[in-house]
Amino acid sequence: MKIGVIGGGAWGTALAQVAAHRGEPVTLWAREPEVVAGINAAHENHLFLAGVPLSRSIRATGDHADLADSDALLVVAPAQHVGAVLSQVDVGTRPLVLCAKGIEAGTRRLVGEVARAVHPQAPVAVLSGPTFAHEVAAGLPTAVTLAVADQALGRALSERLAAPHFRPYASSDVVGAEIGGAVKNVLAIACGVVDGAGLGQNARAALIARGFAEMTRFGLARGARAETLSGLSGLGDLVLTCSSTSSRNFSLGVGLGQGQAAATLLADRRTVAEGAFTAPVLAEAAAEAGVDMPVTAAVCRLLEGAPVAEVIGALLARPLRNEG
Ligand SMILES: NC(=O)c1ccc[n+]([C@@H]2O[C@H](COP(=O)([O-])OP(=O)(O)OC[C@H]3O[C@@H](n4cnc5c(N)ncnc54)[C@H](O)[C@@H]3O)[C@@H](O)[C@H]2O)c1
Ligand SMILES: O=P(O)(O)OC[C@H](O)CO
Repeated sequence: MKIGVIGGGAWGTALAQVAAHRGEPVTLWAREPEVVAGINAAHENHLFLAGVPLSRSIRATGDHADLADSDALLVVAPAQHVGAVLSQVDVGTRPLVLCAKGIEAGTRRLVGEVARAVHPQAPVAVLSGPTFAHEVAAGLPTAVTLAVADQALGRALSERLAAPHFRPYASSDVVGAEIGGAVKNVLAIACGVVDGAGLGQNARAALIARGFAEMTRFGLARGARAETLSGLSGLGDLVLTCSSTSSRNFSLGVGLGQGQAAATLLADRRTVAEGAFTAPVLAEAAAEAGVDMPVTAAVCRLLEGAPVAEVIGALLARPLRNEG
């Protein structure tokens, strides 16, 4: 199975490296000409994954037509751009493995819904889990959820993408895998705020647990399975991104917690902090589904510029309630 990768950011590049680990040819489409040139000439993505020597069997291109001989396509553009990027690729009936984490602003669609609308003939899989790109690219052990309705396709994709350090776990819960990845980015911003505002380890642990309750409520309302939400793509990724400044979302939260404005923190950044885009649309989707998501609502207020002390105070002052 020849793999094509759509998106030459840190994660697309790390996944191309995984797919090429036995020297198999991999085609990587990147938007930035300098990324294409750097990978082909120096076998390095200087812009998004600097310092990682890439396999010589990865060929980068800026031409979508070069993806024509790939049997499966990994989609690794940021969630807000997946629709536009996919509409430029002739996909046909080839499987799309969605690796972006987010919900589309305006339409409130999960990335899988976006992909199915653009390419209704293509089977849709989701690859998600606790995966810092630089660790995967460095060959450190990593496990992910690979969710797809068709079990035979799931097996084929898992076998093709598995590597000694990269272990996919099969699932048929595509929606569950998507929701975990999208929601954890918003909760990671909240955990970063706790860190930036110096609120302590107890508060961070409480936020992870109550955030997970929030993710579970929303996921179940949207048809996700509880076992997926408590697995790698849900709780696993939540724990990772709520614990480390390696997370762009957590780091954004740290800045907000220190009192910096979201606009300043997001201005001119080349890398993507998906939670900033997902938070408002997740709050809308939660309201639509009648699901209470107080942490998500608090993140939205902080992104809009509300003072940290006021937002934290309001979160803690809500009426007491049962845990379950
Ligand atoms: N980096 C990680 O560790 C990691 C791990 C798992 C999942 N993801 C997810 O993968 C997705 C891609 O993130 P990344 O980390 O590879 O990106 P990145 O932050 O490294 O790079 C930004 C990417 O956005 C693209 N981009 C910017 N503007 C665009 C536009 N207008 N249209 C299309 N593309 C545009 C750039 O070409 C580049 O590929 C995100 O949804 C992210 O949540 C990232
Ligand atoms: O850097 P972040 O916050 O986008 O997180 C990267 C991955 O999603 C971690 O699994």
